[in-house]
Amino acid sequence: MPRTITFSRNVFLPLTNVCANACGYCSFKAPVADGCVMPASEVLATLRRGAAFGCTEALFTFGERPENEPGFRRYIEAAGYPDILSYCEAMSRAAIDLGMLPHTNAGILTYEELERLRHVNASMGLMLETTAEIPAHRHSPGKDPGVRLEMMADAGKLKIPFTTGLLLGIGETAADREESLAAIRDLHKRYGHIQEVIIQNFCPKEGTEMAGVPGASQEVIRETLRLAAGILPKDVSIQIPPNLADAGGLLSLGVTDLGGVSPVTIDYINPEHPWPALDVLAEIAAGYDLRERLCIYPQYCNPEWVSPELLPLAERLAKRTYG
Ligand SMILES: O=c1nc2n(C[C@H](O)[C@H](O)[C@H](O)CO)c3cc(O)ccc3cc-2c(=O)[nH]1
Ligand SMILES: C[C@H]1O[C@@H](n2cnc3c(N)ncnc32)[C@H](O)[C@@H]1O
Ligand code: MET
Ligand code: SF4
Repeated sequence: MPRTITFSRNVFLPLTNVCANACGYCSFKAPVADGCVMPASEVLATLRRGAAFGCTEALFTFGERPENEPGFRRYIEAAGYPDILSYCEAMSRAAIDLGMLPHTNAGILTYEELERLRHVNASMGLMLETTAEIPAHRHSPGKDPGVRLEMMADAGKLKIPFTTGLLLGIGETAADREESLAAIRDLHKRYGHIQEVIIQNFCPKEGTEMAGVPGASQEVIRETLRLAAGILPKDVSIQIPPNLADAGGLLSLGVTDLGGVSPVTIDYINPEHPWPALDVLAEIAAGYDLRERLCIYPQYCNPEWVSPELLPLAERLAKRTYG
């Protein structure tokens, strides 16, 4: 029997590019300016297209704490919401109404903010990136490893099915990668909420501080996947983005998932790397049993982990997807 490899069919909704951090590797962040909030009409149109293409996940990923950037309030208020979290809540409800499960990565949120979003999100995410203190994060208070681990613990206390991961090649050492994976394992041992760990390679972006730094080598990716397979508990999925690395050559190293893939939207964080079409994905996973999954893994599709507002949809989709 070939081993199963999963992926999620999603639409990517970058509600805003405005961000209070300034990571040395990021080209997603943009200044406060006209158009810095994705209009609701565009969100709704994208959601509708996603629904038509059979997408089950609405991935809301955006800049962290945009309200801390001078002038942002005016734009979010003009869109009809007091803050980005209220906007995300409303758009999550719209996704649910169209039959898609919301998954949000908004950067750092407080316990109370996580609790608010939990009502309308099937799962949430935050990349740990690394437990190391690195120059690329010196203008990003939200990338302090202590702050990130604390938010992930809060998500555990709130029983939110959670996605995290490592960003490779941003100035961390091999020992840092091992420490980062061990920290994720410890969180999961305590709370049981880590459903998947993304092993993502940094891709240099023109115009950023790290433009001249080469991306993580295939050898570093392979070494980290071996470490992950050894350190992470077996019930935690190991994800590799199929548009960033030579995923096909890495699957044999314990990879179990190819992450979110969209037939509708681009990867707004790595726009120069298009998603493979679904038939190309099948080629990447040749020799494996490629299957679609939801943003919430089957072991979490129950009232302990899913809010009452989402449970009927989650159960209906789970029945169809997981059998
Ligand atoms: O929960 C997350 N999902 C991230 N995803 C989404 C992920 O692939 C899936 O949506 C999740 O596995 C949930 O199904 C990304 C997708 C990209 O194209 C690029 C970057 C990311 C980064 C994250 C992330 O930081 N957190
Ligand atoms: C949403 C996630 O996207 C990742 N991210 C941000 N910038 C880059 C880049 N240049 N290359 C690859 N991944 C990146 C970070 O890990 C962040 O947490
Ligand atoms: N800003 C958030 C973070 O880095 C999520 C998106 S990154 C483009 O954690
Ligand atoms: S990676 Fe996320 S936190 Fe860092 S600057 Fe980009 S949008 Fe902001």
